[in-house]
Amino acid sequence: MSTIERAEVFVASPGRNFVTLRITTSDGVTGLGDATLNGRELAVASYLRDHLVPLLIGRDPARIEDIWQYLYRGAYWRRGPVTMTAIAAVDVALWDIKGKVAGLPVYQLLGGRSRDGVLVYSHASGTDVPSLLDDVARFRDLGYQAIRAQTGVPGLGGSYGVRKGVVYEPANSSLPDEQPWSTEAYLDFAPTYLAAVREKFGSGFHLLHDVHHRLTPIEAARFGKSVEDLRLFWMEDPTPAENQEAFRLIRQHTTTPIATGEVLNSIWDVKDLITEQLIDYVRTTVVHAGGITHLRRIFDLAALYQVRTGSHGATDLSPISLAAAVHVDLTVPNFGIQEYMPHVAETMEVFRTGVSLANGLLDLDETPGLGVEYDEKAAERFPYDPKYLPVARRLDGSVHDW
Ligand SMILES: O=C(O)C(=O)C[C@H](O)[C@H](O)CO
Repeated sequence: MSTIERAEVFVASPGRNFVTLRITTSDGVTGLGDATLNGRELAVASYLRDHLVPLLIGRDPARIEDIWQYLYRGAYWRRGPVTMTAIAAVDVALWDIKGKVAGLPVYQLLGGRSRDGVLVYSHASGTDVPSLLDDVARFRDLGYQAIRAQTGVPGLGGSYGVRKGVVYEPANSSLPDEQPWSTEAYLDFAPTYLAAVREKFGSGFHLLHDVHHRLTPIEAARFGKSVEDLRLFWMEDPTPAENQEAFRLIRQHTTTPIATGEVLNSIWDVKDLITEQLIDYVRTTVVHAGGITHLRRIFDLAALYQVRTGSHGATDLSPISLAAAVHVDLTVPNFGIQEYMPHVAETMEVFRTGVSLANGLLDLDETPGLGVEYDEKAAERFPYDPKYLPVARRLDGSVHDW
């Protein structure tokens, strides 16, 4: 029987920080998993190195479900982003190994294709409305069929979700950047710039918007109502995701579809949102919600309630996670959309993948496993660079949700 012989954790910063797990079997087969938790990378690296790796050595890598249950239930302390990201890295690496051993891409092991390609949305942003419109035009020209639009709010000196230069990376400083926030200014302004996008580009593409957990339930209800005519694909994270009751109130007031879940980590965290039909899209990801094994369980539950998938896919998910997401997205019956931002050149010097983009759809080649390679030597040129996500403060100085 083949066994797990080695499990190594790499922390590197090729363009941004990534934590990568590589499992090697006694037959010399390797599998890769992403363990990146933006701004808290070393907590997951330690969880893996100090607590999970010793449990893996000598186990049968083919027993993915059993290893998942062993790591989850065996910890006693369940759920949470650190635990679920660490378990996800192990799970994804084991699926990679299973695919390589079978000589098949992972999506074939998951039941094969349900679709020809994976619809993605990209991020258009600007410091003001004209620059946002230019960015939307750029993505339309590139063939994207779905675009998320964000712009700086006047008087606030920028806002979440807005790129600085060509790269979107909110974890940008060695201590958290403190950014001002005014709900009143946002609620006055956001519907007008979304309307400007529809006015200029029409309704022949999907328009998305991220509220980034900034509103109270009644404010979110008002926002959703005020943009109903614009037929958004979704408003994302209108309120902090952990207060599930909030979504019931929003729902009572607006037909604007709701997406949430990028910060949630388990089926238990999204159960009520799904079974009570409080959301339309669930944004849990392969990396922060326990890997392919657990994400599929969440998506199957969602399918029963006509909730579709819309996984998080910002660049703090490494190319391993992006590839794993595409394997899942190609197969699940209730796929909705996949978030996608291209990684920078330095990142792609370290990770090589068979993921391709054409006409706003992602696809994979036929490489067995996940189809991702990690260049350890190249990674050594990019040492870990501690960075924090920002913190938001209301204009009176008090802390707000970022
Ligand atoms: O992609 C999104 O919708 C985000 O909100 C991006 C997050 O801010 C980012 O992934 C945090 O690490």
